[in-house]
Amino acid sequence: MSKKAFQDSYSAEFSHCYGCGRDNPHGLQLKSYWLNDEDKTHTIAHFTPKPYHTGGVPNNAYGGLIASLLDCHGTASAAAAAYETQGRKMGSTPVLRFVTASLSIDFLRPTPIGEELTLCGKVTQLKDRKATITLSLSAGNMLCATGTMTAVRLKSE
Ligand SMILES: CCCCCCCCCC(=O)SCCNC(=O)CCNC(=O)[C@H](O)C(C)(C)COP(=O)(O)OP(=O)(O)OC[C@H]1O[C@@H](n2cnc3c(N)ncnc32)[C@H](O)[C@@H]1OP(=O)(O)O
Repeated sequence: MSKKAFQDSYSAEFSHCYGCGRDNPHGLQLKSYWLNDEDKTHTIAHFTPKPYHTGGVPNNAYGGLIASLLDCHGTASAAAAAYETQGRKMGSTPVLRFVTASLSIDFLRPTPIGEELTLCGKVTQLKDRKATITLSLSAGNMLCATGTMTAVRLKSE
C-alpha cells in the first residue's frame, strides 16, 4: 500500500511501540489505514503471523499477539477519527494520542499462522477524551476474534 499509515504520522517519541512503532525493530510494526478515501469511518490493517508467533498449538497464533494487533489498530483508529472530527491532518499539532484504557476480546476460533490477517476497526463513539472502538480480526472470510476497546486521549501536558 502506498498510502501513509496512521502510525507513520506519530512523532519520533511515540514511534517505539512494540505493536506499531516504526522505530522498534523488535516489534510488529503494524500499519493502519482508512478503509478507503471515501469512507473515513472504517479502518483496516494487515499482518501475517510468523511461525514464532505461535501460542503453542501448532499453526495457531498466540492470543497475546492478537491482543497486541487489536490494541494498536484500535488506538490508531481512535487517533485518526479524532483528527478527522476536528478536520485536521493526522500528526498536526497539538497531537491527539490515545492509549488503551480497556480492551475486551472474544477469541472465536484459532487464528492461523502464515496467512495474511485482516484487522478492521470502527470508532462508534468519540466524546471528549474517550473513544469506543469495535474491532475484528479475520483470516480470509473466517472471523477469528472480535474486540471492544475504550481508548482515552492523553492530556496535552
Ligand atoms: C501515546 C502512544 C502512541 C503510540 C501508540 C500506542 C498504541 C499502543 C496502545 C497501548 O498499548 S497503550 C498502553 C496500555 N495502556 C495504558 O498503559 C494506559 C494506562 N492508564 C492510564 O494511563 C490512565 O488510566 C488513562 C489515560 C487511560 C485514563 O486516565 P485519565 O486520568 O487521563 O482519565 P480520566 O480519569 O480523566 O478519564 C477520562 C475518561 O476516560 C474514562 N476512562 C478512564 N479509564 C477507563 C477505563 N479503564 N475504562 C473505561 N473508561 C475509562 C473515564 O471514565 C472518563 O470518561 P468520561 O469523560 O466519560 O467521564
